Amino acid sequence: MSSNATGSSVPRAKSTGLHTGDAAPGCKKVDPIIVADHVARHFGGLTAVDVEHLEIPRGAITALIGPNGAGKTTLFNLLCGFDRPNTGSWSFNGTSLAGVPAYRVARMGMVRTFQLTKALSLLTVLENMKLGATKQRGEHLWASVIPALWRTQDREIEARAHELLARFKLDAKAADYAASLSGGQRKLLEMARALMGRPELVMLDEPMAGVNPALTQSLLDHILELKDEGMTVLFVEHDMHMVRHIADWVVVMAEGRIVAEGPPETVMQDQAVIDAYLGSHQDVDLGVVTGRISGELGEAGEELLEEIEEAVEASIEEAEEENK
Ligand SMILES: Nc1ncnc2c1ncn2[C@@H]1O[C@H](COP(=O)(O)OP(=O)(O)OP(=O)(O)O)[C@@H](O)[C@H]1O
Repeated sequence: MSSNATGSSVPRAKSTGLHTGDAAPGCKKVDPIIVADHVARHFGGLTAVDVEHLEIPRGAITALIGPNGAGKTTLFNLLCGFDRPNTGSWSFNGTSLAGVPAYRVARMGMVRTFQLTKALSLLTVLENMKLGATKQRGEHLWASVIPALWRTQDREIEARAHELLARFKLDAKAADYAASLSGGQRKLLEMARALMGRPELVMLDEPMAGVNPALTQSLLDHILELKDEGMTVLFVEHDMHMVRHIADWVVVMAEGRIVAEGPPETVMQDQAVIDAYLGSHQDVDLGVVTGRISGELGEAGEELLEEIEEAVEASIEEAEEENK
């Protein structure tokens, strides 16, 4: 069962058995919803993303982590059609997404959240929700000329918006400007808006950023609920606490590449490991350090290994103190 250290109201089992073979970068998944091959994105001379092979498991919560500038956001944008790679192929549910624009990707069931921009803050909460509606029948010519169909559709969209706002406890705010929401409420609105089109895969961009501790639990629960409902979740996050507690699978990026993959308890053997890795040792292959990948450790690797051992010892001592 998942740890209840976060005070989670309903403890859930982590999804396991997601991969086949060793949990190594690019490993195969039993039932992948996204498959990417040789996806590279260059900005001038800089290679922001260079992913040889990546599969995202269906029906699970996957965290994409890595130091600043690792290429997480760029990969996110490439996968959902907001940016185009220089090379590579990638698919969703077995359908190639090369050249498919973001709005069509969203209609296919793969939706990402957006931070509320200034312009969207000037709309009401309900208007923001309506903007999240996809697959609108009114967009088809035959439907757009029949007002009755428009009206039915509008009513359906509004009903769905109210249902979601109630679920995210934002119903009392429906008529307020989005600008008046707190940081945490904005995150809830971003998630609620993404659900308007009943997606199969929800991509969350730093869902915990700017959220005050009072709303943290509620946000975590909402994300776990998405999985309960059969959705796949992929999120980029710097908050390791969140990654540890809700992710079933963790993908670590550094310098555009996937450098580690696996369940959180093996990839993030210790908070200190990740802190050290994401800190001053970006040039060291974590896989080599942890012994999962054979290779030369090098001086920086030796240093990191020492730091890890010290940190692990310190955390054991800390745990012993706590348990006294
Ligand atoms: N539009 C762009 N033009 C030029 N360089 C870019 C562009 N977008 C991203 N980059 C560069 O690509 C690299 C990867 O950036 P990206 O934002 O994807 O990293 P990230 O892992 O999401 O970082 P963070 O955690 O800080 O958000 C960085 O060096 C960044 O400066």
